[in-house]
Amino acid sequence: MRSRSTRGRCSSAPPRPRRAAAGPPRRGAAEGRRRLAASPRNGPAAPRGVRERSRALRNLPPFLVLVWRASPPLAASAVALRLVRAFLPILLLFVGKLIIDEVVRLAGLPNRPDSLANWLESGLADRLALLVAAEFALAIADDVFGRVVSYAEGTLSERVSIAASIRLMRHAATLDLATFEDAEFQNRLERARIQTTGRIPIIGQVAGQAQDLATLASFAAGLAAYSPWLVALLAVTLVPGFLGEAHFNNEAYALAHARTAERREIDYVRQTAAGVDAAKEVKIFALGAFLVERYRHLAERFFTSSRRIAGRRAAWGALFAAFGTLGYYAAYAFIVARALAGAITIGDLTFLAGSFRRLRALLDALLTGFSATAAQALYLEDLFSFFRVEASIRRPATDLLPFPEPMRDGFRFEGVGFRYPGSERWAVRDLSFDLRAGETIALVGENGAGKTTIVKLLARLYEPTEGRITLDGRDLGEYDADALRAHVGVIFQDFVRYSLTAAENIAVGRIEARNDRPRIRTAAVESLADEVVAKLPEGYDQMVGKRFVNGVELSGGEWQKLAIARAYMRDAAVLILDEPTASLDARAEAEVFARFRDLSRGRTSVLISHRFSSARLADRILVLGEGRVEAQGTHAELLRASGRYAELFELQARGYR
Ligand SMILES: Nc1ncnc2c1ncn2[C@@H]1O[C@H](COP(=O)(O)OP(=O)(O)OP(=O)(O)O)[C@@H](O)[C@H]1O
Repeated sequence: MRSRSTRGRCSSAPPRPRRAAAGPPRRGAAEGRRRLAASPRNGPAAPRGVRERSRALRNLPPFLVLVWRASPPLAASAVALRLVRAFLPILLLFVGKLIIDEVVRLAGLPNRPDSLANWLESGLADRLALLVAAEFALAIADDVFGRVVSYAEGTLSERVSIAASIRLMRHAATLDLATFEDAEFQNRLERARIQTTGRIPIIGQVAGQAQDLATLASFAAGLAAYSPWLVALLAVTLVPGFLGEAHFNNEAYALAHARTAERREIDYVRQTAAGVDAAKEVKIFALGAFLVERYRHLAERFFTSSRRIAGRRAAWGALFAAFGTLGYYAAYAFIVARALAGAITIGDLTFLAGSFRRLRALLDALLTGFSATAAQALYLEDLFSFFRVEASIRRPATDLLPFPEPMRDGFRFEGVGFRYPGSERWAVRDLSFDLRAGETIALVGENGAGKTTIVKLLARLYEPTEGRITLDGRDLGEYDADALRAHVGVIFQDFVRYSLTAAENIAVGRIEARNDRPRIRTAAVESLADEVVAKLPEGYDQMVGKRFVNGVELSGGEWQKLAIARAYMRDAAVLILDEPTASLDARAEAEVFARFRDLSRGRTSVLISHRFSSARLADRILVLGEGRVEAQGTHAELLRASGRYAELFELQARGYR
């Protein structure tokens, strides 16, 4: 099951590792897994080697498309300005050479004017003044263009980040619950989420490299005109540095990749220790010191590895840089010797030395920049490989059935068995029962019996591992899953408490009707949420939850009433409440059920409850035990049968006596 689903979902993912990627000691990762039972696995190892790295470069074109689409005018202006800037350095240097040659010429004139005023008056310095003005104008232009470019690219980066985040959220919405619950997927999602903002520098980097390349070509042409082999010498002395950079970039990525699970664990511990969600328990159980210690331990291990790479990188980098500098001074000595021999002018010397220095810096920047871009492209793989993850639930492209309106026969479970992804245990097995159209059934059973799992299968959040579920005689898989879910209103026991307004919390049941206040009010009245809203200072517009300023926290039962209203927001053909009244007081519970009965009349509904007083209101009760239907019938029939139902009912009834 696992390998099948993983293959299906992540078909174009990097290949699974035969051995661990460079960086993390495996024992450490294994320890991490043992410590937190639910700790996610690391997922596929980082791509290694030249082939994988060049494969990661394939993400550059789609990324550039993403950049272009984020804002064509901004992207076009950035490119144009970069190109113009590319040729400014050589122009500046050349004008500088002309200035020096002119100064040398003027200095050698007989009968030179003795003051600046006389120089200007004589007109002898006109050409020099013009050259200085030209250099000044070029310097100003360079500065202005530089700022405009960084403004354009900064704005573009923000747009790209927004576009990537939107694409990420949209894509995540197309994936299945089973995919989300997979720890490997969660690692992948985490990496992708980081990349929506983390890869922004690559825009400036690629653009900067294109600019540097153009500048380099201009300098190389100038230098090659004097001595082509000097250019070759420069390139050769820089190669070791380039290879070193490439190697360390790759290692750093491999580490970051392999440590995704641990990074998530670190974030989890930090969030638990310093987040509002667990604050209550952290205080009561005095978990602060324990969590800080765990954080310190995890963080230390994480950062020791990155420090090690940084240290080696610095040492080798210094060595390679010294080699490059050696090449530079050898060439410099050659040019000076030529000037001394009178083969070139002083202006030529400054031009060549300047060109040479710039060329060296450019070559260095380009080579290491290329390696950095390749490294960034490795991270892009995180983003784009997420976009390639596909939903695991089969969706035949065509001929999807619409939801039957009205339902004729209802749902039928035929020998259904289900194992959660990654689990060897059957959550439910050999399930065969009918949920007839218009009928209300109750699912009862002890914890872990499989009640919620049945509901998830019914809503097609998962597909049965074996057997099949039909709706009006057709396999559930033949229906359009979105249409199916649109007609099924489920409120899960672990419903989400959204940090939104009270009205929006109800409207999530039918988000397109979020501005339909009368509808929201009606749903609130039906679920008793209207009483909750009446007590809020800003009524329906009150922000609920404590996450944001002005938010008002609700009690468990009050949240539950808001959640139940979601079910009434949709005109669902099938209504499912999974332990909807666990937090409600006795009066509210009785009332909620009375209303549920009224509102579900004529609709197909499923009620999950541990309270028998509620379950007995159903037309039929299914008693589940260890993932199987143990018995079914009406309340009276099941009591007469003296099975588990009668036993549990008696236990509960005794508690009230
Ligand atoms: N997401 C999941 N991944 C793996 N196993 C799961 C998952 N959810 C539930 N299970 C397992 O499936 C079995 C059935 O769980 P289910 O939630 O359906 O029980 P339930 O009858 O609704 O229990 P309760 O009364 O406690 O709500 C349990 O053994 C549980 O451990």
